[in-house]
Amino acid sequence: MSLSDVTTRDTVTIPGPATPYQGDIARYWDHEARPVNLRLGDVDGLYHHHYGIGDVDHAALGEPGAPDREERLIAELHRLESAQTQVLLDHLGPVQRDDTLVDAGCGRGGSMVMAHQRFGCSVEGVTLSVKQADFANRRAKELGMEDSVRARVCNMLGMPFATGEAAASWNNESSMYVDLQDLFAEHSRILSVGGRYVTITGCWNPIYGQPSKWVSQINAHFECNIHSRREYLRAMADNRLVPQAVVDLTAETLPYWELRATSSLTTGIEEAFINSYKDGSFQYLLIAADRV
Ligand SMILES: C[S@@+](CC[C@H](N)C(=O)[O-])C[C@H]1O[C@@H](n2cnc3c(N)ncnc32)[C@H](O)[C@@H]1O
Ligand SMILES: CC(C)=CCC/C(C)=C/COP(=O)(O)OP(=O)(O)O
Ligand SMILES: [Mg+2]
Repeated sequence: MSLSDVTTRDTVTIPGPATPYQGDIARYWDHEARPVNLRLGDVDGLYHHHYGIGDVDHAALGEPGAPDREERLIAELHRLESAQTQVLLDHLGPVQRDDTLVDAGCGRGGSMVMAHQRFGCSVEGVTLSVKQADFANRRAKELGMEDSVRARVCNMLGMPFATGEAAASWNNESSMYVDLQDLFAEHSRILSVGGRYVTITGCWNPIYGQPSKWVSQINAHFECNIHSRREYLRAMADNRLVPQAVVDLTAETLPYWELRATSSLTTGIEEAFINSYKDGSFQYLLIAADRV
């Protein structure tokens, strides 16, 4: 039995998908089992559904034809994905042990585990997928973190948190599934005044004019709707979220994609990411904002 087949008793489902589209997305993630995600997660038990940043450690990859080359390459891709999470967590600001953090669109929970390991605080996640929430809760239990790390099946546009309850919240590659005005209104509601919101996301670049064919290909591949950079900044401004840092991570994510394209775990979407990052139509962005 694989971890993804395990149903824990603790997973709470708050019914149900608000729209037919959300039902599609719930089904998509309930059925997702790509080796590029599971084999990377198996390296150390942190399961991510986001991409990597940072320079490739070529020494760690060993010799090109060596028998353990693929294993090393998988470990290196995973290291870059975890490095991405650490950069997101770096931007949360000071976090106290009695704070509550919220991971909106938490996937299999890798970022939640890393946040708890780093800050010792409670981390609450929401995802549309029962399978993902079960998986995340199972991992939290295995790690003895079940009192502090919890995933629930819930729409991030109506989260089960009181007004002002969260010291910080984030979207790690999950904001392209929702309307940004609705999303930031909800983060603004759950965050305390002075709280911090962070997103890492792919967005289309207004300088290009419109979404390029590569961006459209990424949308079709994942059934998502990538927003423009301008839309992020506008929707934040409209919802009391004031950017403190806007970091273009495009150059830092390209090595991950170029390495991934040489692996046995390609999914066919590598060319679209590489070409759109290179032609300037698409950007990998971190935005950290204060709730004012
Ligand atoms: C690409 S995965 C990112 C997972 C996670 N943030 C990570 O970094 O590993 C996108 C996630 O967004 C979630 N999602 C999409 N729309 C959502 C919604 N309306 N409410 C809650 N979760 C949603 C999906 O269920 C999935 O877990
Ligand atoms: C930056 C953008 C536009 C992201 C879209 C959201 C998404 C699907 C992220 C990665 O998930 P994954 O880890 O399941 O994807 P893959 O299987 O390609 O690794
Ligand atoms: Mg992945």
